[in-house]
Amino acid sequence: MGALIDVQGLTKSYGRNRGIVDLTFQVEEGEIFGFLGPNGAGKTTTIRTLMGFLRPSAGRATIAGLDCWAQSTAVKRLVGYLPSEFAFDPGMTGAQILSYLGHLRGGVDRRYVAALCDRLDFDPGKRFREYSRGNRQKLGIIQAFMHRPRLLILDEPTGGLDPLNQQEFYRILREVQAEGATVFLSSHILPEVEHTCQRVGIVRDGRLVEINEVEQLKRLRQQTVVVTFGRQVPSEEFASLPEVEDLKVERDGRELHLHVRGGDLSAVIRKAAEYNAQNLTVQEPSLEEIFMRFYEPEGVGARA
Ligand SMILES: Nc1ncnc2c1ncn2[C@@H]1O[C@H](COP(=O)(O)OP(=O)(O)OP(=O)(O)O)[C@@H](O)[C@H]1O
Repeated sequence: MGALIDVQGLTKSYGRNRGIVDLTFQVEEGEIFGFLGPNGAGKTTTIRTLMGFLRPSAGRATIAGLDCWAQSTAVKRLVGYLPSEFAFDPGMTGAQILSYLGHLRGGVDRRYVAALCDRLDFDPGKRFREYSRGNRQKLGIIQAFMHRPRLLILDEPTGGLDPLNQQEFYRILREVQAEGATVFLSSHILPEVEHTCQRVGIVRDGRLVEINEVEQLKRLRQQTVVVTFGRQVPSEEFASLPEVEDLKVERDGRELHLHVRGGDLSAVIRKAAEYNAQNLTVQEPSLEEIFMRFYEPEGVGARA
C-alpha cells in the first residue's frame, strides 16, 4: 500500500520561535504511526499543519494526494481528529455534541457511537462544563472515531485517561486498524508507542531525529533499578550481567542502583532473588532522559 500522509521539508516558524523545521516523512495506508517527542518538540504544530489550521512556512504536506493547506476542507473529510485539548460549547451535553458532529459528517451509525461510549465508560448525559479532563478526552476520542474515518490524527490521545480506559482505547485502535484505517498518533510516552505503533518518528526541538520500526527502538529502553538486601552482596556479580550499566553501591553494599538496557530485567531479578533481595523498584526514564543519552543536543544523529 502507498503513503497516505506525505510530508516534505515541512517547516513552520512562529515569528522568531521555532515550531518545526524541515520535517520529511511518510505514513503508509493501514499503519499505526507514532509521533514521539517531549513537550514543546513540535508535535501539535505538525498535527495542526496536517489539519490545515496552520499554513507551512516552507515545504508541504499532503493526505491522500490532497494538499493539507490548499485543500484542507477535503482533507478534513477524510480525517477523524482529536485535538490536544478537545473543547466545545460548555452548555451542550455530550449526546448533543455527538449528535451535532454526527450530522455535520453526514450521519453516523448510532449503535457504533453508543458502543464507543459504553466501552470507554462515558456518560453522554452531562453538560460539557461538568466533564472532568478525562471525560472531555473520552468525548474527543469518540467524536474522532464515530464516523469510521479513513485516517485518525490523534494528539496525545491517552492524556487524562485512567489505565483501564487506556487499555480499551488501545483495543479500539487495533480494531480500526484491522478494518483498514490508518492512525497518526502523537505521544510523549515511549512505552505507549512501543505498545501501539508499528513505526515511530521521533521529534526533538522541532526536528525529526529518527524514524524507525518500533522493534528498533528497544535499544532506547533503559530502566533504573534499585535493589535492597538484608546484608552486603557481591556487587560485581550484578555489574557483570550483560544488560547492566552504571552500577552504584549504597548503604554499605546492601543497596544497588543500576541501569538495565534493552528492557529485559530477568537476569537482574534472578540474581536479586539468589541473594534474597528485600525490595526491587523499577523506574522508567522520562523521554528527555532517554534523549539526553541517545541524541546529541539539537538532535543531530543517534549515538546508538
Ligand atoms: N502559537 C504559537 N506562537 C509561538 N510559538 C509557538 C506557538 N505554538 C507553539 N509554539 C512553539 O513551537 C514549539 C513546538 O510546540 P508544539 O506545541 O508543537 O509542541 P508539542 O510537541 O506539541 O508539545 P506539547 O506536548 O507540550 O503539546 C514550542 O517551542 C512552542 O513554544
